[in-house]
Amino acid sequence: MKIVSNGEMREIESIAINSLGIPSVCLMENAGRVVAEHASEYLFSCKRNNVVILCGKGNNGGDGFVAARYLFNRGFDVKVFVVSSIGLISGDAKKNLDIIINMGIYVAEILQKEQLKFLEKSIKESDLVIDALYGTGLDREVSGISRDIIDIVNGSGKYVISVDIPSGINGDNGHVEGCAIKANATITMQFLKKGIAVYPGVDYAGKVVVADIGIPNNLVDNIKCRYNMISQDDVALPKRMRNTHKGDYGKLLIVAGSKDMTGAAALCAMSAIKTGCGIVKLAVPKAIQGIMQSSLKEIITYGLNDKDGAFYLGSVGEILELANTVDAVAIGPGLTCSGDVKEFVKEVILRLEKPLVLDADALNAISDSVDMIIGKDVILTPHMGEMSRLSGVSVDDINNNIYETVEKFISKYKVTLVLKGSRTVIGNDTEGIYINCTGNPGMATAGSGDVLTGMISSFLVQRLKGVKAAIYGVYYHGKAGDMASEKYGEYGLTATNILEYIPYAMKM
Ligand SMILES: NC(=O)C1=CN([C@@H]2O[C@H](COP(=O)(O)OP(=O)(O)OC[C@H]3O[C@@H](n4cnc5c(N)ncnc54)[C@H](O)[C@@H]3O)[C@@H](O)[C@H]2O)[C@@H](O)CC1
Ligand SMILES: [K+]
Repeated sequence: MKIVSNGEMREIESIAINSLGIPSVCLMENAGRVVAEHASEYLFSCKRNNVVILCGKGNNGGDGFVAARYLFNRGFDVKVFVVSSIGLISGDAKKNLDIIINMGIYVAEILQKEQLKFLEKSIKESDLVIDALYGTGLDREVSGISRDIIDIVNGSGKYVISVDIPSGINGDNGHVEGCAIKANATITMQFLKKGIAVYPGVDYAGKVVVADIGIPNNLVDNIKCRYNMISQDDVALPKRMRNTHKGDYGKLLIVAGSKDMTGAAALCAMSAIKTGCGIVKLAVPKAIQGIMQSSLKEIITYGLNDKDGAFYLGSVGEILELANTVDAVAIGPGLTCSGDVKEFVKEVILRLEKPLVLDADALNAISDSVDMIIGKDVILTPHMGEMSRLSGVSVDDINNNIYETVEKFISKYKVTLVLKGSRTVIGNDTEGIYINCTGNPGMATAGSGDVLTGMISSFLVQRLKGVKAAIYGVYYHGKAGDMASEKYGEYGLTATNILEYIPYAMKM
């Protein structure tokens, strides 16, 4: 599903209006009506009646005026507060404002602090607040009286529906511009907006409904839109042919583990095999091969020369030889950062010509020399801390500028990046950016990343490349986690539980 920026939405709207001839006032009508439908549904469900609609001076406010008309016609008690001088409202919004004034619907301007008391009282007596202050036209920090109003709404405990995007959230990047409405639900028009696909915007939007307002969806093809939300259609699994054998489903080499971290290697290898690849070869330090072999029935294990239970430069030759027998190599889970591991990882990456997946300690190993991955066929799977080390950007800044951080990184290093988080962002320079919304907080647990690496690597050897392998892996990892959480709950969920549910997630 495509995700659009403010500018892209304006472009699409302009094509709809100017090239197709859809009157802009019709789009506003559809937007306002769909908001009223959701509002009515909520009010009917709790047998309530009183609605406060907060409208700004732009078209977002215009949608609010239309919603007011429909709700009034359905018998609800509607109060509209315009946070602007009414004389400043123009165009379609003005037409709709005039209509509701003519109909006798309550409309009041809120321009001064003294008027806030009455607004606060009205919100207190209301059952629902509709937020139509700012939409995609927000172009600066929220200040003055709007700030007070947003504070009143957020402190009221009332059910809030935001029109298009919670007012105060930047539609392009999800930033809170000074302050923002905390909505229970957001009815967003025609396409999901970038600002509510990632945090912090996600937190403010509540439940998001993408509403059809009559713009043909294929207009998005006319613009160079690179952002997508992963949907089930993006990760369709091909049916397996009857006459096949394990060699048809790829061979993977996983380089993982050290004497204190055998579990990471085991989880990664088992995830890869459960995700469908034909053969998984697991290279571990010799010191731990015995334990690994006894517990991993479906995996071929190799014990390589080691130093103190970890890989070292002396293990590189064997890895390169093993790599000749596979389609791709995953390096990282449980390697540790001790001894010569860093040098070992760098040497392997430099000399390997296979598609690579780098995770965990392999990412830490290259964080002082990221340039070495330029030109390589690599998927990197950092969490926020690892991304911070790779990019030199603080975790806070990454969280506040997810898109920018990802775009800068992939444009500089020309790799596929999987930036893990509650909304994992995946992308590379040529195939665009994908955001995942499967998964749950229970998956923030040790070993969850090792499972993901196994899954992505497994798809990589099953003839999916770069971004495709990554989105399949991330989506089904989240789905398996969601199914596991239904059984175990979020608190007790472990990486082993995610592993257990991989087959069921993929079967669905
Ligand atoms: N894109 C579409 O196809 C459609 C859009 N519609 C609505 O139109 C909205 C966009 O309308 P507009 O472009 O008029 O923009 P908005 O209604 O979001 O707001 C623009 C107005 O707010 C002012 N403003 C911006 N930031 C401010 C701030 N921080 N403090 C005070 N004032 C501020 C601007 O100067 C401008 O006057 C969408 O979000 C959506 O709700 C719908 O009417 C239907 C169709
Ligand atoms: K809004």
